[in-house]
Amino acid sequence: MPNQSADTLLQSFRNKVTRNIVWAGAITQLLLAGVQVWLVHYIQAAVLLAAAIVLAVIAYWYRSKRIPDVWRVIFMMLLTSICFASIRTNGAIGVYWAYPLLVASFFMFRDGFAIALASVVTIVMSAAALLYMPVSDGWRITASLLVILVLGSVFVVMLGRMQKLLHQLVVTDTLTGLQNRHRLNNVLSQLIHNFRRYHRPASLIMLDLDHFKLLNDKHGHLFGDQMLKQLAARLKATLRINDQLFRVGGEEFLVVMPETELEEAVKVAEKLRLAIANTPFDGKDAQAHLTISIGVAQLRAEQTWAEWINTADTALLEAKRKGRNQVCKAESYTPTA
Ligand SMILES: Nc1nc2c(ncn2[C@@H]2O[C@H](COP(=O)(O)OP(=O)(O)OP(=O)(O)O)[C@@H](O)[C@H]2O)c(=O)[nH]1
Repeated sequence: MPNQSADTLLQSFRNKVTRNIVWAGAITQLLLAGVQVWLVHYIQAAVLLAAAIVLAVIAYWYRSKRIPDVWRVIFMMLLTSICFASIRTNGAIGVYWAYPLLVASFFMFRDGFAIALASVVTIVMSAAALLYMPVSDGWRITASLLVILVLGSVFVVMLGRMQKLLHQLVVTDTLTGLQNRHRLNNVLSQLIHNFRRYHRPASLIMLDLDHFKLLNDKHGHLFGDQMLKQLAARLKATLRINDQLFRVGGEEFLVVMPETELEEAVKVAEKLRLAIANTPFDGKDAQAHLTISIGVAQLRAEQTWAEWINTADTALLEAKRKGRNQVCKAESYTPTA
């Protein structure tokens, strides 16, 4: 199971981009300090050297930590101010830095916030160009900055939509439309956190179709698929809104139940069992009587999510062993190791 969601990956990408920009800033300051030494401007050289050291320390400090948003905004505003000052002093030479700065804000921040910050950078840079450069140049620079702002904003919006879509595809089972096991890790970890911190109970229901192979062999795989879809819909319709249903294997499903003690979870499991066993399923060309076997486990102290799933799985095997179409509960905690 992947531990990192698409969101975390993008966040760590932004972090890396920011850190590399800080490194680039440190190296640039160092080079400029060298130029000042060559020009025999020792005070300016010392100031630039100090700035290079500060930036290098920040980049090193955050080599493994996430740079807080507020620091990234401050850093961006600092660069914008330096760029503004550079345009004021050096004219066109300072403008060259406005473009990478604008592009960087799209990489360093997300969605609307990136667009808002890029807009601020555009306004400040345009103001500098209009104030301190010939008017015709100032307008041209403003127009080109606006083009980059629009293109960058479109890029950020499309990236955000693509990210959502990809995330949806990764966590969704295409046949049933249920969540798959990729999101399970996060959901269970959260419940374990709530249990350890606030003593909130939680239970798992692990269920598996009985003799599904026989059904596939008799009616074909497509019929089996129809059954899985209908089964998922019926399970979902029977569950409460707070319970989350996952398809974790071919014909294996898992219900995650926050705020639920074992006995209450067993009642829900029994309700699910009856909902499946009592009403036949209608396929395209035939009807099928399905049954499910169920294992139920409440989260116990010090269990990891893998151990918790394992106890539910053991109870499910017990239900299969006892003859199927029944609910078994995990009475005691059995560690995996
Ligand atoms: N149609 C269909 N069948 C699937 C899918 N995923 C797994 N299966 C089938 O599910 C069957 C599972 O077989 P077994 O593990 O032997 O389990 P079973 O026949 O249900 O027997 P018990 O679990 O012991 O009651 C296999 O035939 C798989 O091919 C799927 O997405 N669609």
